[in-house]
Amino acid sequence: MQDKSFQAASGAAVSGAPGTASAAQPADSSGGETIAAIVTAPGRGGVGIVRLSGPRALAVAQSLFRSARPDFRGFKPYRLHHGRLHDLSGRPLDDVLAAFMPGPGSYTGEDVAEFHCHGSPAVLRAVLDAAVALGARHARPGEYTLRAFLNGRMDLSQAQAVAELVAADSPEGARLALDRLEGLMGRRVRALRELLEASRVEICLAVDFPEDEVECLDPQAFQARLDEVMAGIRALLAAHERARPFREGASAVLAGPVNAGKSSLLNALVGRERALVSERAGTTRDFLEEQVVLDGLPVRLADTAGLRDCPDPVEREGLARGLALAREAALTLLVVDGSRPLDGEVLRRLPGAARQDPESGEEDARAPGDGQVRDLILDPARVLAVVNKADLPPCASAAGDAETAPLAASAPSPASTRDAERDPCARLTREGFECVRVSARTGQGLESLCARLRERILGGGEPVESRGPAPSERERALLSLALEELSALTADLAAGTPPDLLGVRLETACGHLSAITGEIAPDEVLRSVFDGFCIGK
Ligand SMILES: Nc1nc2c(c(=O)[nH]1)N(C=O)[C@@H](CNc1ccc(C(=O)N[C@@H](CCC(=O)O)C(=O)O)cc1)CN2
Ligand SMILES: Nc1nc2c(ncn2[C@@H]2O[C@H](COP(=O)(O)OP(=O)(O)OP(=O)(O)O)[C@@H](O)[C@H]2O)c(=O)[nH]1
Ligand SMILES: [Mg+2]
Repeated sequence: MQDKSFQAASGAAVSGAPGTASAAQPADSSGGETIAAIVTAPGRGGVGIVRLSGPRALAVAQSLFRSARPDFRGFKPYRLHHGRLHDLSGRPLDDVLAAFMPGPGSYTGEDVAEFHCHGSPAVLRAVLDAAVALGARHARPGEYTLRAFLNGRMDLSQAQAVAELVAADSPEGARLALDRLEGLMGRRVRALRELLEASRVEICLAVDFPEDEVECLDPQAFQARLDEVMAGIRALLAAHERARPFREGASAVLAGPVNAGKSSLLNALVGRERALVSERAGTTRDFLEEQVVLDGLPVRLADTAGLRDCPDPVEREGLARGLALAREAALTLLVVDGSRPLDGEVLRRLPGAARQDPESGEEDARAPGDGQVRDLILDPARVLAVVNKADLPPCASAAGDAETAPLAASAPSPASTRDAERDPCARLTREGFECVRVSARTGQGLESLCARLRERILGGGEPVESRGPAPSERERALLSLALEELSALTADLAAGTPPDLLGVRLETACGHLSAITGEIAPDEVLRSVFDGFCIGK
C-alpha cells in the first residue's frame, strides 16, 4: 500500500492531511451529525451527485460502495473510485464514481464522501435514502457551507459569495462572486479594521495615562489614519454601486408607438418567439417581462403596449402600466419605425413639446384627462432611441446619406431639409437622443444596440472588472454604518471630545467591520445569510 487509504476496518472519522487544520478551528460543528443531500440541480441530468459530510461519511460510503476492482483496498483521498452502490439489503442502486475527502482539509472541514451517480431523480433519491438509513440526516439549505464557515474554512463574506456564485446569471456576476470567494473582501476589511485597532490602542493609552495624552494621541496622525480607513470604505462602497447591475440585473423597457416593432425586438433579443407579433397596431395590450443577458449584463426587459390615443379602457390601462414601468426602469428603449416619419405620439412627448404647444399648459397637461395616468416625458438622459426596420428603405434620407443616395435619386427629390425632418433618426438626434439603427427582422444592428445599452446602464465609468472585491448588499450596509461612525468620530475629534468617548465610536466601527467577515455573527445573522442557499450547498 503506497499511500494512505481508508479501509472498512479503519473505522469512521479518520483524518488525513496533517498541518492544514487551523488552530482556531472549533472542535466540532456537526454536533455529531452526518448530513446528506442531492447536491446537483433537481431533475434529470447526465450525472447527479449525492454528498455526505460529517463523522459518519466514510462509514456510510464504505457500507454502500463496492469497488469494481478486485485490488481495491479502501478509499484514497481525492481519488475517484469506480464501483457500485448497494442498499442495505444488497440490492444494486447504481454504477458510480465515489470519492472521499477527509477533514479538516475538505470543503466543509469535515469528512466528506461523494457519489457521482447517473443523473436520474429516482436513482439519486434511492441513494440518499440508503445514506439516511445508515444514520445520515437530510442537509438543510446552505448547511455544507455553514459547516465550512463554522469550521473556519471560509469567512462569512466567502460563504455568502458561494450563494451568489450559484445564483449568478451572467459571467461577470460570477466573476464578482468568485473574487469574494477567494477571500479578497475579508482581507481588505480586516486590513481596514487593523488600522482602526491601532487607533484604539492609542486611545486606550490616552485614557489610562491622561497626563501623557499629548504624547499618546496625536490628533493629526489619528485623523490621517481615520481618513485612510474612510477612503478605503468609500472605495468599497463605490465598487458595490458599480457591481449592482450585475447582481440585481438592470431593467430596461421597450416603449414606442404601436407597430414600431417592440415585440419583434424583444423576441430578437431573447432569441425566441416570446411575444406575439402582428401587422395589426395594438397587438401588445399588457406588458411582458423577460430576463436576458445582453452583452454580459443581466437585464429584465419589458415589452409594453404601443403608444397611441385609444378609447378602449383595457388598452389605456395596459399603456399606463407600460409607462409606469418605463419611469422605474434604468433605461427606456424608445422603439420607432425608421421607414416612416416620427409618430405624433412620440412628437408630443419630446421634452420641447410643451413649449411648442400653446394650448397645453404645464407638465400636467400631458396627463390624460381622467387623471389616472401620469404620462411619460421622453428624457434623452434616460432614453436610447432604437430606429427599427432598417431593412426597409428609409422614409426619407438625410441629405448626403451615401447608403441611400441611389434611392433618393430615383425618387422625386424633395427638399433635403424636409428629408432630414422626416427621417426619425435625424429628428431624434436633433432633439438630443442617442439613436441606434436596427432591424428586428434581420438582426442588423442588434450587437451595437446591446453594447450601447450596456454602456448607458453602467454609465461608462470604470469597468466592473477593475480589481477589487465588490461588497454584497449586507456588506454595503455594514460598511455604511462603519463610515457613519467614523464621520461622527471625525467631528468629535475636531470638537475636542474626550478620548474615552472617541474610543466607544471606534469600537462600534470595528464591530461593523467584524460583522462582515463574521468574527462577530449572532445566530440571526447566520440564519439570514444561509437561509438564502439552496439544498446541497
Ligand atoms: N464534486 C464536487 N465539485 C465541487 C464541489 C464539491 O464539493 N464537490 N465544491 C463545493 O461546493 C466546489 C469546489 N470547492 C471545493 C473547495 C475545497 C475542496 C477541498 O477539499 N480542498 C482541500 C483539498 C484540495 C486538494 O487536495 O486538491 C484543501 O483546499 O485543502 C473541495 C471542493 C465546486 N465543485
Ligand atoms: N421589415 C420589418 N418589419 C418589422 C421589423 N420589426 C417588426 N416588423 C413588423 O412590424 C409589425 C409590428 O411588429 P410588432 O413587433 O408587433 O410591433 P409592436 O411595436 O410590438 O406593436 P404593438 O404591440 O401593436 O404596439 C409586424 O408586422 C412585424 O413583422 C423589422 O425590423 N423590419
Ligand atoms: Mg407588441
